[in-house]
Amino acid sequence: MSYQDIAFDRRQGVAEIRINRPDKYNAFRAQTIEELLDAFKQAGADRSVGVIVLTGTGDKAFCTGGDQSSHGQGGYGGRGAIGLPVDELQGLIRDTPKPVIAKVNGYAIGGGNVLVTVCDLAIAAEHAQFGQVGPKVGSVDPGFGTALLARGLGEKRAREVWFLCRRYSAAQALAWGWINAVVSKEDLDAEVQRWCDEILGLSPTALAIAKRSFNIDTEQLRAVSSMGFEALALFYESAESREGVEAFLNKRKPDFRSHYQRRTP
Ligand SMILES: CC(C)(COP(=O)(O)OP(=O)(O)OC[C@H]1O[C@@H](n2cnc3c(N)ncnc32)[C@H](O)[C@@H]1OP(=O)(O)O)[C@@H](O)C(=O)NCCC(=O)NCCSC(=O)c1cc(O)c2ccccc2c1O
Repeated sequence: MSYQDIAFDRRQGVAEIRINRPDKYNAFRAQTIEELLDAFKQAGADRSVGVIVLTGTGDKAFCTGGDQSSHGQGGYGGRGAIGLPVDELQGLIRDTPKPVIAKVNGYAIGGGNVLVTVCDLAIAAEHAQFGQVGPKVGSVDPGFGTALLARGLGEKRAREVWFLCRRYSAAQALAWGWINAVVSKEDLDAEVQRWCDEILGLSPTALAIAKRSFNIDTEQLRAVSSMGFEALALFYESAESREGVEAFLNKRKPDFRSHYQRRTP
């Protein structure tokens, strides 16, 4: 597969997969997810690769989630319940029998932060910012994005992240156990390489077993996610959800309440 939206590089045991859409703050569209799936499958199957690094091009953004300019009526136009098989990607990152490190070089927002959440480890530059924006733009990641975040941060903090849609600094994310380390922007590549080198000196089989063992405890979230995506497909057809997308694209404040049509809860 030739790539338009990502870059994929394998060197001395490390596969680096980079979302390459800096003009969109590395937001993903359906094509991006297909390419990420292809690259993760290759990196996972390549015996010469011992660790995978996921990052974004430039120093503005790691990834800002779904590309709102490709979010049409009812979804994102690709495969799967919402036209964006991001649930497959999240599952693949977990299934890949090698440590996956998120190298967070800027904003990790929305689905970008969900990718950080499903990666095994996360190392951020000092200027990186983290957050979820779903309820601000008429969306939500019902599965790993909510419940797995709560496993890491604790219930109260994860609910704060989702219910207030604030942005959090790298220092705050480190203090909350959201990420593993923070370094200066200049040191980010070298620090990630140091972590990769340490991992490459360890037993790949032991690491694979450890990863699967960690995953077992939260594996039921995959089923929650696939059910949630079906609900989300219906939500995306609503005026309330469309209001979020249109408000973001038109750079205005959304008015969700006047589009809220649910019967009495
Ligand atoms: C990322 C920001 C916090 C940056 O804010 P800042 O004020 O610094 O800059 P701008 O807002 O002016 O943005 C600069 C520039 O980038 C464009 N941009 C940024 N993010 C996106 C995006 N996601 N899609 C398209 N374009 C984007 C922005 O329009 C500007 O372009 P100009 O041409 O005008 O210069 C801030 O941008 C921000 O909060 N962005 C929100 C991003 C967003 O809405 N993300 C999608 C959320 S939903 C989602 O990600 C999602 C992910 C999943 O994994 C799901 C899984 C399952 C179900 C649902 C999912 C889901 O909904």
